[in-house]
Amino acid sequence: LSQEPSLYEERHLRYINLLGKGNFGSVELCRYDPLGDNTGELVAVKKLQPNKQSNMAEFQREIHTISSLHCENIVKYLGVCYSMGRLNMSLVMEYLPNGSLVSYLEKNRQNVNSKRLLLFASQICKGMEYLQSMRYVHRDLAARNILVASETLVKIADFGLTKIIPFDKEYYRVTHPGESPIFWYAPESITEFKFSHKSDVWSFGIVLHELFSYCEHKQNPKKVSMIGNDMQSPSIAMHLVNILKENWRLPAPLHCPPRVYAMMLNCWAYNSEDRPSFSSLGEQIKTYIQDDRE
Ligand SMILES: C[C@H](Nc1nc(-c2c[nH]c3ncc(Cl)cc23)ncc1F)C(=O)NCC(F)(F)F
Repeated sequence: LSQEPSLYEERHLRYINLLGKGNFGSVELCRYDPLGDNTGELVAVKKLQPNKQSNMAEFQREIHTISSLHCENIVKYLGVCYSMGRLNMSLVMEYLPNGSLVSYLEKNRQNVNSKRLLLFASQICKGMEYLQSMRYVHRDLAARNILVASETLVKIADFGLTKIIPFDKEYYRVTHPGESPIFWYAPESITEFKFSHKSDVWSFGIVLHELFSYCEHKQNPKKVSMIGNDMQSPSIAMHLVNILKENWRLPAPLHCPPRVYAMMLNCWAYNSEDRPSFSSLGEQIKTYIQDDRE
């Protein structure tokens, strides 16, 4: 197979439709069609919102991040496309037609059993283990940011908030409140804006809950109640941290195997150092897949 060009010419990128809005850019489905005969490949193109120069530096960091990642459980970087001279640039990635885990689980709920949910969970673990080995914290791990490549393969996507942990520290501290809904945030990320591999593990626990509730909002009392009022308001954030301190946690999803719920609770240990690592979670899930009776 020919090596993909890492430089895409704008004139050959044919817009098809908008796929969705990310942290500070939107992702469009395009066909890269240099021959002009519709035989070109479909690609997902992330564009920076125009005139948000401040984000240009962030966007270039995102491009640098994703272009350095080579893992089957991470969405593939294909290249960049410059427009308006070099003023604007877009990130070109592989296009996965099945879309995000949220839409896939809602649509295919009937024929996805717990064995397959565990397979997806183990692949997300693999991707996160790889990310950790590169000293990256994702900071926005959620089912909405997982893509479905096939019925037996999922990939982590959207590295807009990903940061590198400094070599002399165990965490990354941001200077402002987080951008993504606090529902996925570990307590220390809400109260101290601290992000680490262990806060990614907390978010992984939430993703496990999303998987085993097939991303149904009805099953996530906290998520539903937060949709109404302003999700990022400090009072909501402090309320959430307080009930977490009093050991409230999300209830087990319907029909969720008890040992999977136990794993979620381990990821939601209030103190970050009490949470498991992605490698131990991966091992645990692997044994569950082997002896899964379903
Ligand atoms: C902002 C963009 N939103 C969306 N993307 C896609 C999508 C389908 N197929 C895709 N193939 C490659 C990419 Cl990069 C995205 C899509 N579908 C619906 C969306 F709302 C996004 O990146 N979301 C994160 C994640 F990719 F994990 F879904």
